[in-house]
Amino acid sequence: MPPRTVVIGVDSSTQSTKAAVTDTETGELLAVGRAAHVVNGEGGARETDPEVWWQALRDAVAAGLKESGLSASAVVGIAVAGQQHGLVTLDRTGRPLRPALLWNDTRSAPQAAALVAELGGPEAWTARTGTVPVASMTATKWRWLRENDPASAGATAFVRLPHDFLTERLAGVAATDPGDASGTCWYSTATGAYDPELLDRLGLDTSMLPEVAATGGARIGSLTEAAAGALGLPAGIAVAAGTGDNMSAAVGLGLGGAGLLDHPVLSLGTSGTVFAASRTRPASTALSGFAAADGTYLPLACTLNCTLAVDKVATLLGLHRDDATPGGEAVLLPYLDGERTPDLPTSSGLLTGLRHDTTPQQLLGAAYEGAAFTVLRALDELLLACGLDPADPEVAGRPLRLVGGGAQGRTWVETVRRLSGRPLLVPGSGELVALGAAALAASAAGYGDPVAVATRWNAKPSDTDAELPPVERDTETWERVGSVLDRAAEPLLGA
Ligand SMILES: Nc1ncnc2c1ncn2[C@@H]1O[C@H](COP(=O)(O)OP(=O)(O)O)[C@@H](O)[C@H]1O
Ligand SMILES: O=C(CO)[C@@H](O)[C@H](O)COP(=O)(O)O
Repeated sequence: MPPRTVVIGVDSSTQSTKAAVTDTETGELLAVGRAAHVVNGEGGARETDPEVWWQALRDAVAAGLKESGLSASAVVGIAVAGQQHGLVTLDRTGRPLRPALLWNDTRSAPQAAALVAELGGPEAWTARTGTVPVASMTATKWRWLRENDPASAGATAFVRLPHDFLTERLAGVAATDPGDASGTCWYSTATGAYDPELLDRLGLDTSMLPEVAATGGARIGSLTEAAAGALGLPAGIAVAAGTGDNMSAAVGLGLGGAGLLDHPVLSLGTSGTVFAASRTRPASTALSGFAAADGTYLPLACTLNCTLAVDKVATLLGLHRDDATPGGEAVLLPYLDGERTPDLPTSSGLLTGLRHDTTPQQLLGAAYEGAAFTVLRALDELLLACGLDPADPEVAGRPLRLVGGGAQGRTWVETVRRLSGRPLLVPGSGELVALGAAALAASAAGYGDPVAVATRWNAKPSDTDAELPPVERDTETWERVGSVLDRAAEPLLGA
């Protein structure tokens, strides 16, 4: 039998890095190494030193390889999928000039509003880039930096996204992919290239930006001697362009390209995201019209407050995260970080409907309901914007794929099931982003199209995949939470 070969798929997300050591033939996750990140910032600020990500990548790869028991010589490729949108600014030598501004840093909300107005409104941005700038988008962060930290902006030789920064450390090549590039708001999903007029408006130049590879699975180079030494891997193995974390989860699920389309996905992590792979370019101001890793489309909506916000409420109440019961009359909108969907960047959390008999367990349940409602309503808006009626029984009956750390949690699964009334598919592998990155790495190492690779890997259902039939939708809670959000948005939440 030929010796086993593996690829390493890296998920560098907000809270941690995971490195999945994956069998190239079967897709089996042989081991997952992990290392935590530090996120700093008060008020609307959220920053991480990019060197923390690099160190975490090294630690996670070392831990994964050790746990797998394999020799480093078995590794034939590596790819990074990263949290989207973050602004990394580098000097001429490739050293970060300051901590990166993260996707959930809301300080650039005024710059987002100004950019929308300058181009003549949201529709102009949708037509041009696919996406209307909100505080998460990289373009707004770059403008914020120029206005608020001109010394760093002035010293910036190169601008990168989190995954580009790490890929460059691996291969010594400045490269990105259509998926992550589409979250900058200076890349056009209509032309598949950077938009020169927008770059001009922002005071950027293509020489400051990475080349956009055709797909996230393209081999953009080889692991350099320096990176090989730092990671304990063989020099010369394939390095893929990589992509954004949501795009990578889509690849890991086998969505897009020649694979399944229009299957909605809900990711429960620091962010709550909903997305569906599509061959048609979405043109709606109600969603982010991102590209997929292969340049097709990944319409997506994202909330800022999901698992981290609910865990915070559990901590405040002194409860375990699964001690929750349904919220009863209590409504809790856990917008602790401000919110992006709906666009309420200066909002904070809101609690209403308290009674003498309200229990701590109900308050925690209300936090789950508030977070789940927000992302599920975004799913309905996303479906509508894609021309699908969420109330149509055929559309409502399509299983919702549940991924991200929260999908491993009983209360998350029950809350989403009850509020959506949809059948759920919870893949046994909790690490879809890392698995997608592994498929990109395998593609770069010569194993073919990444979606086809992931589809082949997923062909054998795992014992741990869960298919949950629909339960009756809890419309009473749905309407109660929706009515509080609609009435409170303007006076209380800063809309
Ligand atoms: N068993 C579990 N039950 C509920 N939540 C979980 C469980 N395991 C992890 N999580 C949640 O998953 C989150 C991390 O998910 P992940 O998708 O890795 O996040 P990110 O990509 O944002 O770093 C944590 O905030 C944690 O609350
Ligand atoms: O901003 C978005 C999507 O547009 C987020 O989904 C980030 O990509 C961060 O993801 P997680 O750390 O929550 O996985």
